[in-house]
Amino acid sequence: MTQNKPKLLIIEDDPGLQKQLRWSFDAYDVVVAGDREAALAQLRRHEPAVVTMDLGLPPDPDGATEGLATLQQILALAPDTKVIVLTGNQDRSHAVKAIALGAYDFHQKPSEPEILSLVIQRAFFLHALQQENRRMLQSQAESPLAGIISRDAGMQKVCRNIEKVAPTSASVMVLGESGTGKEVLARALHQLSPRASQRFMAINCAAIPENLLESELFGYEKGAFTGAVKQTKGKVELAHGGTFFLDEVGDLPMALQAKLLRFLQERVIERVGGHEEIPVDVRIVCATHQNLKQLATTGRFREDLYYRLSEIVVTIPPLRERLGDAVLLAQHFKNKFATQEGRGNLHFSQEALVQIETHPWPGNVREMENCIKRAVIMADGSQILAEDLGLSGVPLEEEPLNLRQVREEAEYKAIVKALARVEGNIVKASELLGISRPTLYDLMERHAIKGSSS
Ligand SMILES: Nc1ncnc2c1ncn2[C@@H]1O[C@H](COP(=O)(O)OP(=O)(O)OP(=O)(O)O)[C@@H](O)[C@H]1O
Repeated sequence: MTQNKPKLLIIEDDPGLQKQLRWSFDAYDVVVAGDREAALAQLRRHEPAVVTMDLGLPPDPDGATEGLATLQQILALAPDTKVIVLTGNQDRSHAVKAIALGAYDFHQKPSEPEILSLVIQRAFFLHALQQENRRMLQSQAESPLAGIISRDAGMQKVCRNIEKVAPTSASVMVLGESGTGKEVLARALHQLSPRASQRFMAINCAAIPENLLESELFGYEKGAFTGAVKQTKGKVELAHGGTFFLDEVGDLPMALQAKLLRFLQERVIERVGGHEEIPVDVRIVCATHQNLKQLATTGRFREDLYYRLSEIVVTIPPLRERLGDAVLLAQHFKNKFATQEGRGNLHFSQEALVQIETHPWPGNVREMENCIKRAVIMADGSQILAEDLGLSGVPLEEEPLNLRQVREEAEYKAIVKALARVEGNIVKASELLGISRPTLYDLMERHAIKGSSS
């Protein structure tokens, strides 16, 4: 039975070694090739996730020209393939060249099967992780929570809660720092609700002057005030049948809080300057970055309104607390803006990725979106460098941490930095960190650090 085993391609021209390697790695569905042509044929046919390759291939068994050319063709055909290069003791420079060309790792001959086996195992693991990432990015585009890119467990939970409350008529309060995606989430909620075919209307209470807010919300009759030349519906009325989103609801002036409360209790509005009560059916979703409960206790926000608005409360975590989201979102925005700007082949340098991972993103996803847009425009050639991000000099936010957290964070950062410094070369990174390769692989797995640049 080989169908369910992962495919491993071994490129080795020595039939004896071929046999030995095949025998050592019977946990995999091994296919073999002795030269470039056969290797490329096997690659096309079997699409292996991992390849081990002797660099000394015919017609250049003592050099690396043929091996390096084969490596380039493999990566051109299947860029995600993890190629582990096998080299002789004296051929370190060839190995370095291979890594620079995109090989995943190298292993010195004569090979030590236990170590090589571990390297292969990790390569399969990383490949699977990358594929999963890609699948997730693709499925996001089709998902009803379409605008929301995240792999963080906290955010996934938020999305599940939104899916649960969407079909109901409960009022939803979305909490979160500025730029975390509160409006995106409100729109997703609307899309998932039975009201999806009707309008989603939004108003930002902090952005509209107090004297205009009432007529924006509830509309006005002709002649209600100077300039009211014709009867105009407000956003609440326009949202009839749909969803009304009140952003920065904490900034709603007291007088309007009373009017909003009345609307929520009686479900009728009165336009400014009008006397008619107009029934309106809307679902209310609101958002704030403020602590409304606290504002309520100090009398700056009506407590009764607070309870009306917050039948369900959903809290979006800030970007710095989401595991793995910074890089995922950066890749998403990079792809989006690179396509828009006609710069198809852009990728981040390792140092840029480190900065993205470690920056505290006080402006959350909005800051990230702007930063990547700028970087796509500023980047020369096919790489986005750390300096293109314009983030340097921003201090990491100080947070109270316990000792374990401090250690974990320091460990994570040290590994990411070491990998960046040696361009993802596992051997050099482990030397730099003073740990063995297996330990480094274990730590990378634990911290979900990917082993190659993207
Ligand atoms: N998870 C996400 N995936 C993709 N894009 C996102 C995500 N979250 C936010 N965005 C994008 O980030 C930007 C800011 O999001 P949004 O306006 O929803 O934030 P907000 O919390 O409502 O901000 P504010 O409090 O300042 O109004 C938008 O352009 C949005 O499309």
